[in-house]
Amino acid sequence: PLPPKFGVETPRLAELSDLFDSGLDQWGVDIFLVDELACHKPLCAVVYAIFEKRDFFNKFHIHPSVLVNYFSQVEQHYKQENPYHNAIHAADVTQSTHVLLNAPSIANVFTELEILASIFACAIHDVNHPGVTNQFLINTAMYFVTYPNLIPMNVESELAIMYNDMSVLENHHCAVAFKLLQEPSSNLFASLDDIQRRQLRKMVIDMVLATDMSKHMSLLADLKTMVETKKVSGGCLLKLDNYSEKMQIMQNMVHCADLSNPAKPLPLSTHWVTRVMEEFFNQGDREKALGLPVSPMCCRETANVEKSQVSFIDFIVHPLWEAWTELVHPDAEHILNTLEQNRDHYCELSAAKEAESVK
Ligand SMILES: COc1ccc(-c2ccn(C[C@@H](O)CN3CCOCC3)n2)cc1OC1CCCC1
Ligand SMILES: [Zn+2]
Repeated sequence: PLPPKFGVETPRLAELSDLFDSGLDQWGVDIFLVDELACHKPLCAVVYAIFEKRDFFNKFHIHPSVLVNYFSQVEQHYKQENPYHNAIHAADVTQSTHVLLNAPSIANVFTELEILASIFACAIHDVNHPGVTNQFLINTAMYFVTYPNLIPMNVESELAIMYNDMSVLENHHCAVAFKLLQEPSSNLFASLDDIQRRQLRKMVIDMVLATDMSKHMSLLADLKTMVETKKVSGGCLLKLDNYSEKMQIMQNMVHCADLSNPAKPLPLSTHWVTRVMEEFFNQGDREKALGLPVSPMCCRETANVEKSQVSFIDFIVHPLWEAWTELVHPDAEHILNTLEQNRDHYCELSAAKEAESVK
């Protein structure tokens, strides 16, 4: 028996279907509307729709009910109490990568298995995120050593102990996702052969671990080198023969999607800013309560939201999207333009706020 369409029981199925028909392949689809129409199961709905659009059910002999069983589990393991790192963010990054993969200049670069691995990696890339940063987990891990009499205030600080402070969150997301795959009713990759399953697992781990922001600078450096060599080799990308070069592209693609909020239509971008700041401020509140130094941009009283966004865009997001836009030239021009327009908007807001405060 087939599960409900898109794997979600919703009275607004027709509207969801129409939104996917017009928006699934579009940069800037309203993912918050998807969340509403899909009765707050946006990840299940988006993954189901992408699998259908890319004919993955047939290509990889996956029964829709197995997909729904697995991604319902994954969705439940995203903490919906997180203002930012929740299933909507996972659905957003997954749909964004689906669009990036459609760029004409990288058509035929990736195999179907590489595309499956990329979509899967995005869907699970932040699963069970605790709503705090790696730094917070590392700082609190030693807390119990310092104050052993404190009851374990949260299971999260066990994570840094578990992963020895190395890409703590990203290791956790991968482990949880693959653990959930062991459930017999969720055996998504049962019909792949052993080689394919091993290749997919390695690719997913490589992509998810690359979403650790501390890897950003080295990832971007690799991307720039690739763009330089691509220029030299007459603009074709097809010389991606070895795994490492192909994986660099896939890692940067997922990283771009993960940092795509400022490059989306302004109403979506500002909605994400509100959510991420709320999550950072919650962390700042906890750091204050614990007597820990408050992380950058996490202090509710002193943070300058607009200014932080301008810096985030200027130092992290724009350099990354500039390199990606060059790699897939001219397919991502409109995305870079939106990013630059949004940056100017935050800049004007920041200046207006500045002018207000000195009156
Ligand atoms: C829409 O804007 C953002 C969307 C997503 C993120 C984002 C997601 C994951 N991260 C990584 C942090 O969890 C870890 N960082 C290490 C540096 O210190 C701050 C914490 N960041 C940040 C965003 O803006 C920031 C908040 C104000 C300006 C920058
Ligand atoms: Zn993310």
